[in-house]
Amino acid sequence: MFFSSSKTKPAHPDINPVLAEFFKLKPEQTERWIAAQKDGVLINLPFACESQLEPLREALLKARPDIKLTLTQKTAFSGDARRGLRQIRNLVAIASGKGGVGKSTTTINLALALQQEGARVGILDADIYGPSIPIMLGNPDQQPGTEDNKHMQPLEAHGLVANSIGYLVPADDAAIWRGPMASKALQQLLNETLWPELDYLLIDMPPGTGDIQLTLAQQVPVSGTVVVTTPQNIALADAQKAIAMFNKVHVPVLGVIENMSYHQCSQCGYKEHLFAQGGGERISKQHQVSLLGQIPLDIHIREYTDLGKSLISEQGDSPISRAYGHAARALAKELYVSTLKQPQAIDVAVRSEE
Ligand SMILES: Nc1ncnc2c1ncn2[C@@H]1O[C@H](COP(=O)(O)OP(=O)(O)OP(=O)(O)O)[C@@H](O)[C@H]1O
Repeated sequence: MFFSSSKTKPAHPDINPVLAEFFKLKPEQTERWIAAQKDGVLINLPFACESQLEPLREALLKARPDIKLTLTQKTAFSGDARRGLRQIRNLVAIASGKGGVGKSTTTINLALALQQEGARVGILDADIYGPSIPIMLGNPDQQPGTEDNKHMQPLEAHGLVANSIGYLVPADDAAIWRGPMASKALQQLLNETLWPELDYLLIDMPPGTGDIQLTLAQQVPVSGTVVVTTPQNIALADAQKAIAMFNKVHVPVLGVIENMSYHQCSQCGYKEHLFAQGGGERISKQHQVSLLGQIPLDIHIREYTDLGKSLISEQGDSPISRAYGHAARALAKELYVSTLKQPQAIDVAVRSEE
């Protein structure tokens, strides 16, 4: 019947509510992930969360022990499908209002954590005036190769690909560039790097909310941004400015990461809130965005990044790696939810085998 007064029957009534509840999403946000197969059900998870496949399988089998389940994870494409760079499924800016709050450290560790969740990840170091990604990846003396003198091969480290102005020009040269030159350099890094197929490209933005940041936010077709802050009032005030700037240029703010949230004594376990407490939560509530994660101030984080090593692959089970893993999954989920609002861009539906 064409016009019917009865409500549409929910799809997969015994599977979808479990799936939605597991990811704390609405059933209408998850039902497209499910497809009937000849002898069971196929579910594709459209964002990086590979560590959740087994716990999810257990939850689903509790509800339907009789069913044959196939679970896969393939990251959805977000953003404006008309933009270039189609090989990059999601472009995410990592920003901060204030310098020195740990934006680059957070970028690297989020990238590594997303990779642990099954994603192919790249980093574009857009912090033209203080590029620290090369040191943090342990390859500051390398340079991207080129075959045609126009395009660059990104460098590889710890399974990530990256490009940075730090690989290309001496730090003192870039430090005196004016705004337009800095913006142009970023455009070139983005468009002239031969990025492979990536699920996520994280862009480490320069700190602040001046003209350069505004221009970058407008010129680079990012699908969303994450604002890094410490819980300290002066950092929070600047983080608010960053959120306001992204709102102004209609770049979705996916959430806030509170870095240096607390320090836990390695001897007695006492937790101290060196930079105050609860600030990240406060601005998240105020701006109605998620608090994606709270990362402690910890000597290992500093040591590993100073040495260009990957804490997350070497100490995958540590509380710090778990905190980054939690933040990375929260970011991937928020990005997915945010891009559901742009129906032209997203392609997540799995096909039934019929
Ligand atoms: N959670 C943390 N625990 C311990 N040290 C940290 C943590 N986060 C960052 N750091 C250290 O703080 C310093 C600044 O970090 P980082 O360079 O990531 O900041 P930033 O916000 O990117 O700075 P910039 O203003 O240059 O962009 C670095 O020495 C880094 O190792």
